[in-house]
Amino acid sequence: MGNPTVTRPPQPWTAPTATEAVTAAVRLPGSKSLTARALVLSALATGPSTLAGPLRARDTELMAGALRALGTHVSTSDDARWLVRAHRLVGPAHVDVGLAGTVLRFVPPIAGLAEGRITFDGDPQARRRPLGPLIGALRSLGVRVDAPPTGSLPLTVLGAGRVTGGEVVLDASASSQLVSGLLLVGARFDRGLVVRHVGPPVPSAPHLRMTVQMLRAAGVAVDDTTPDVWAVEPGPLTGRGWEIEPDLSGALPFFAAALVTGGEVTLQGWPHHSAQPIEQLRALLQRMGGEVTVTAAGLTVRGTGRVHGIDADLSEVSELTPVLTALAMLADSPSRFTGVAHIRGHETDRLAALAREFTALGADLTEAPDGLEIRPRPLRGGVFRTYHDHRMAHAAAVAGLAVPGVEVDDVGCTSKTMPEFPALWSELVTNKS
Ligand SMILES: O=C(O)C1=C[C@@H](OP(=O)(O)O)[C@@H](O)[C@H](O)C1
Ligand SMILES: C=C(OP(=O)(O)O)C(=O)O
Repeated sequence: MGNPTVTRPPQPWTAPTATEAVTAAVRLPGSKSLTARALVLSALATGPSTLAGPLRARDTELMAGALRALGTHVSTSDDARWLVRAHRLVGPAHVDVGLAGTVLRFVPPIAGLAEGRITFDGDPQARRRPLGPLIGALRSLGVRVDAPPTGSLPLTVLGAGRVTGGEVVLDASASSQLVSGLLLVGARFDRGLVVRHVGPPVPSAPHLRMTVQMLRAAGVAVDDTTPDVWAVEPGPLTGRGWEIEPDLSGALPFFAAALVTGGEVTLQGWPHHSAQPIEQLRALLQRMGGEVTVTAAGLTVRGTGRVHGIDADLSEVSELTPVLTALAMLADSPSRFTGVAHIRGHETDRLAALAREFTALGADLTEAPDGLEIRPRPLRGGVFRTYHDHRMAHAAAVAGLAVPGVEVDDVGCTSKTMPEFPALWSELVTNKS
């Protein structure tokens, strides 16, 4: 079993404070979720595929590396266009998942289709991310998986080169990725796949819709008409050209800057129809005092400088919680966020981490089992620990717009999904973009 990834040295960073309204048109990297899915679907397809505008970041490089390790030809030398040529899936191989939930949940089902022994491990924190229901599902499909009794990394899949398929029942309340990972490969199983979720609600519904939409775009028949049941017909996947949209979750801190400073931020290259949860984001930002418009120039968020507190169930958009918490901290009334118990199993226990680090900056917030309650009051500067979580760094950056002296212990963790974050953020705040 390989050792967990060696950690890089921490990169301390003082979040810049805004002295005037932030007004900018930004071009941001591609979506992590779209890039990960496009890579996986391309590796499972019959013909070659291309990804236009892919995200180059740690999570997607790890996904490309994982698929390469299994025999897929993935060329990432051109930033604008990646090429994928599927190949027979083979082991032995080792997959480093880093801290990427997508690699952790999407690649083990693919390993079941490979011939040979495939080992998986990642960062120390990845060993704490929920995986047990996926291991159970794969075993019930006849895939041989060796894993600790905790149902987590490190993992070995002894791939037989084919999976019969059929129906699996699992509790995916800990992560929608447990379902997405199975659905993405299901068409390559001899009899296809039916996934049935039993348990508390599956979070992040828009990510499940994204999975279904992209499967259909690859020529796969998926029936998702029954709640909590997804049926994938067996059949070939078509190689194709994937257009990767800018990452909406990664854009949130930039939009938040418009709200906090009373400015205007346009995300360039926003598509007319998106697979990402734009309507949920629009509603949240509007309720918090912003105005969201989509024009030919892109997706624009305008703020007044006043942020309003809200009561919101964030289960559909849970990865937005850290930055929304920072916004709520700077609001003119209290906020309550619910429906996100599962983010305790994200890169870190986000509810505990947000409560601890914002309290250290003088905030008044309470951690609930499934969310946070935030009562705004003036904050002070201080050290803000990220726990290797990119979205903790984004949250600190947003708070730092209004609070001088927010010292992020390691902004390098933003390389998970946006290595250029510190540079783009400094440009934004100094109005040089
Ligand atoms: O499938 C995906 O690309 C994702 C699904 C969501 O996971 P959870 O359902 O675990 O929240 C989301 O939070 C994550 O950032 C990306
Ligand atoms: C939860 C997240 O990531 P992952 O894909 O690693 O689950 C996230 O990006 O907020």
